[in-house]
Amino acid sequence: MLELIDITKKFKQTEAVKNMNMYIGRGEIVGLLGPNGAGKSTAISMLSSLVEPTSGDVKFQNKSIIKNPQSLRKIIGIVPQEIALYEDLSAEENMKFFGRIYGLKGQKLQEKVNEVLEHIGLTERRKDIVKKFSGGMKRRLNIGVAMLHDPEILVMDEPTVGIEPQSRNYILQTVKRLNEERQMTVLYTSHYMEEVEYLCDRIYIMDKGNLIASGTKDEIKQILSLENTISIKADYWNEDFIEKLREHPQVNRMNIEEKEIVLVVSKNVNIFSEIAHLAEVMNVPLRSLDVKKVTLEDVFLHLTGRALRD
Ligand SMILES: Nc1ncnc2c1ncn2[C@@H]1O[C@H](COP(=O)(O)OP(=O)(O)OP(=O)(O)O)[C@@H](O)[C@H]1O
Repeated sequence: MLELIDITKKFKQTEAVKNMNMYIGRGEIVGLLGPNGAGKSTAISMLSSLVEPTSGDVKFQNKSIIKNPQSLRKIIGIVPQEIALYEDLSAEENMKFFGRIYGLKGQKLQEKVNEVLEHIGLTERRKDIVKKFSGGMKRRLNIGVAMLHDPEILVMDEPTVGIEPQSRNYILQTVKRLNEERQMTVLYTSHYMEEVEYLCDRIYIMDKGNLIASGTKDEIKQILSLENTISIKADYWNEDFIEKLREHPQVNRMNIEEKEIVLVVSKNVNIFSEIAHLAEVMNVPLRSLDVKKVTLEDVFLHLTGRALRD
């Protein structure tokens, strides 16, 4: 339906996206995962015809849309990372303002506004001015605005950054519902792997402008089929303990946080007892030692040697 073909985008010195290919099929929820600065916003801006690529092509229904984006613009809804609302207008007034820009008016506009307010759970607060809304409510309204013209494709750029868990869940549920009930196609970018794991059928993972993995969740996790991920938890570490783990020949990668160390080790190697022993002689007060279920976060660590939220 919509695809990026060998796309590159350069901003002066920075190559924000490098030779990227991506495909979004009708009715799919596709995830684009990557840390800050990976190039996600730039990639989706090119896919949405907001930014022109330096090289490569963007096709919608097999036709290039770089020079003729009108066919796509009619059916795409874009939820930007930055909230774009009028703070001194009410939720309903904002909706009506943006609805008119999409060419809606009269009874049709009112019906659409009512329907979308219901979808985003703001019917009760429709008359309140946006200034008084929580961050999560503003985000929901921002999504609502992008839905007024009944888009077939919704492109969402990190829609849950910096909001309270309740609104975050609400947004995730809304995306699922729109996809199931209306077969809406969704492109969802995030640096929260658990969101992408929960929502998406297929996932693309970016880092430093490059696509580093793509496929279904299971396909991506297969990348780790030759390795195990071990989680070590303790209240604090000491340098010697960390150094010993780092030097261990079976430890392929490690990520160290304040209270958890995650190790990627070769499969079929049992280094549990060694770790427990090391902790004991080096006075590290272990809380737990587990083999973790593989997550997309582990895949990212495997591919880049860094945690997703560095
Ligand atoms: N208009 C621009 N001019 C110059 N550099 C840019 C511009 N837009 C993006 N970049 C650079 O391109 C790289 C990728 O940025 P981009 O915003 O696409 O990443 P991202 O994965 O969406 O990250 P974030 O989650 O922080 O938005 C960054 O190094 C960024 O500084």
